[in-house]
Amino acid sequence: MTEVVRAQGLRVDLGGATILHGVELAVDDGEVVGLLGANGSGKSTFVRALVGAVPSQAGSVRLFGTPLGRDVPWHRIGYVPQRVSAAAGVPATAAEVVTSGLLHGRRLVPPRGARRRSVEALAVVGLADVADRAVRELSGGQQQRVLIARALVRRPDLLLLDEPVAGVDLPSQEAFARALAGLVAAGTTVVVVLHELGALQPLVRRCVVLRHGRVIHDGAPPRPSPGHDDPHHEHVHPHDAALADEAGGLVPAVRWQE
Ligand SMILES: Nc1ncnc2c1ncn2[C@@H]1O[C@H](COP(=O)(O)OP(=O)(O)OP(=O)(O)O)[C@@H](O)[C@H]1O
Repeated sequence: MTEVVRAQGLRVDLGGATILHGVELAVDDGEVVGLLGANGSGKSTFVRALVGAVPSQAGSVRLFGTPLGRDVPWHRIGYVPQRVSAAAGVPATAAEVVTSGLLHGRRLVPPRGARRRSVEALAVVGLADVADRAVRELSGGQQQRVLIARALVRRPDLLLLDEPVAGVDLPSQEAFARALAGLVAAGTTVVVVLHELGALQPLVRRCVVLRHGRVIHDGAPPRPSPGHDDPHHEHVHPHDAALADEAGGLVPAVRWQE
């Protein structure tokens, strides 16, 4: 087994506070790991630290065996940040934003067939028909799907996804789950921050749970409470810290089997 992600003793301080306290994670080639935890437990900070988007104060990260830095094969990695606008004031079309996913430090010009690949990636997330629309005209959920397509178009060997389907409607979540299943079957390694397993449940075999910046569980996925895996179940939970604590740091109503 090749280790694709390796975080050792990772400590991250932000705004004068320690957010991650020596987090450890090793992910082997082809694994699908769900990263769970209550709001503010440090999931996004961890994923951002994995791609070097926030600096660490101690510990180390290796991706594909290479310490974070220029030598990491970034073209093999797709990263979907937590819900951000895909537009960011740029007057680009959806297809152009997706095509930017084919560029990286050593490739500043789109490869041959980039347009076709971009439209195919948009089709995977159900957006082929808006390929030539300006992203700023798209809804927030559609913009999120454009960012997913931008990560998929690389045909990455490692996908790091931060709540990729938050705010995305159920049919699109299911389409995304199918696309992800295809990538996983082809050997892609996935680390995905999730609020709940939802449509990705069949794919996620291992879950890492963070609580106050520490790993408190690494193993079998939490078992959803009855009715929770029903696709028509309304996923509405109180985001009360006390309740989250009661649920062992998970969002309320989701627990794992001890
Ligand atoms: N740039 C920053 N400066 C200061 N504090 C920050 C910064 N970014 C995050 N934090 C703090 O770090 C903690 C963890 O935030 P993070 O976004 O990693 O949590 P999360 O588990 O992803 O939460 P959520 O589920 O709400 O997205 C929070 O207390 C947050 O306020």
